[in-house]
Amino acid sequence: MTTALVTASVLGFGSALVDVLAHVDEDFRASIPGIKGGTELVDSHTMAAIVRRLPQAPRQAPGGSAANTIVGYAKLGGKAALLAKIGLDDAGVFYRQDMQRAGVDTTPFKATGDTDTGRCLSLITPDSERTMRTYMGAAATLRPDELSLDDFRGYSHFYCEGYALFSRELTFRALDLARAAGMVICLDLSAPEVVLAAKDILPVLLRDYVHAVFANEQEAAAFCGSNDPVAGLDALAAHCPLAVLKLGRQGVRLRERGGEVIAVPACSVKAIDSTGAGDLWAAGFLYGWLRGWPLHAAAELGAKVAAAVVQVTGAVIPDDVWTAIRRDLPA
Ligand SMILES: OC[C@H]1O[C@H](O)[C@H](O)[C@@H]1O
Repeated sequence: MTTALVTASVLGFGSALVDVLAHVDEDFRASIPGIKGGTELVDSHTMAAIVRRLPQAPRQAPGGSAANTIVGYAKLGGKAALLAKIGLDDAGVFYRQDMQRAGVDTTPFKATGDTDTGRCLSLITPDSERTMRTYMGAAATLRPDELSLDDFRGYSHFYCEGYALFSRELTFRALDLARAAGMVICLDLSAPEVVLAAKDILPVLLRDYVHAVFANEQEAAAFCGSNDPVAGLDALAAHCPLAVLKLGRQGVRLRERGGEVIAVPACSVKAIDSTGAGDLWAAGFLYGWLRGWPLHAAAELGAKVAAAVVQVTGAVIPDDVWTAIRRDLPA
């Protein structure tokens, strides 16, 4: 796969969010309106009001779903860039610098002085589940006319987070540019709320643009209307060449068009926070898949990277752990 070696590079597209992470008990989580494990958009005042009530000061870390994947891909040694919008504030500076330190090309970044950088409050309960409340900030101000073909050139793959679908015009502009640049398009469905909100366009979008789709059990159920994971995987695989169903502790199921279902288990570790688990799984998977590894081998690397991130608070894997993961990669 010489060409795969040459072209294995990823441009991520999603919201630039600084994660605000706090471990809370079930009673605190239950006092926040909305379902456990869900992702809901809030304004900055609502977020600040929740943060004021936290039992201890929260930790901050760079986040954003596609961004987490892109950082992981770069940390593994891959060529990666991020197309995202930050504010011209301290959080935006922190975010850009952190991406650059991780080896991510931030040239495609957009910025605004009108709004602050977005934040995501992740409330982590003792079962390691995270419940997220997101203030989009500058990320919500990205306009279709800010994107140009130059942002997309030089990368072989486009990795889009599903949250982008809340802004349809922007997402289609990005997908059209990615296609015009000859990129292979991957889409992570991000949240069941995204799937329900985009249900009318998702089948066509998957069929016409997407090569690989990533979903968890709830997202697949929202897509196909059944809680049977096999039905969910089949429904997704009917629309694009590769479908990946992420089942958390039950591992993943993958299906290529016309192929059998491949099951790859998760690594058994003590999880303390699932924030970013799916994103980092995708990072490991993309690293192997783009280098022509068999699907099961790429998924095993995904499982290893996901296992590393669930053992820490937030989506940032410590450098010594990355070093150990990289040491085991085939030359
Ligand atoms: O998938 C986890 C990510 O989703 C949200 O976008 C948070 O920023 C978090 O880092």
